[in-house]
Amino acid sequence: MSANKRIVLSSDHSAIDLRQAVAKHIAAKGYDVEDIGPVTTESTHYPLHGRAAAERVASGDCAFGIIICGTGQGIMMAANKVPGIRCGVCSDTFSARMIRQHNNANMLSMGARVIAEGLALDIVDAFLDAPFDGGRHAIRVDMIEADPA
Ligand SMILES: O=C(CO)[C@H](O)[C@H](O)COP(=O)(O)O
Repeated sequence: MSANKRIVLSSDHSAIDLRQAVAKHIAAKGYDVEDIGPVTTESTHYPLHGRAAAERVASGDCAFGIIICGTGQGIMMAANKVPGIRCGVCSDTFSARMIRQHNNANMLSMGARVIAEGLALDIVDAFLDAPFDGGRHAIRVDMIEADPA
């Protein structure tokens, strides 16, 4: 974990409860939580929330971002449009660990309509606790970052 322990959270309307559970969980682990909402279950548009969180990470103000929509897919797609963001959707702890160790992911996406809260919190732990392995993986991550598309 870097010295920056600030983590941005966002979601769409489908994931308010899970996002709040994640906020409580990571605050208890000692992270500085920046929860940028939304706060109500009124229908909203996940691209707005994925981009907003991604911009907080891309700016360097937040070390990591955790974003949640119904499937985790749409909000992940929106986040990955922001240069410098590497976000993966995870529904298992192995993948959550590997997107840190091999892909140096700086954002985690989850689906509130896909996984239950207990698993989601384990996935968050796996993501936040795993360091980037570097080495051959750094070459590949650099290739992703060098690709202008
Ligand atoms: O999973 C999502 C995007 O990938 C959204 O949460 C989902 O599409 C929202 O659907 P609805 O407006 O029917 O609640």
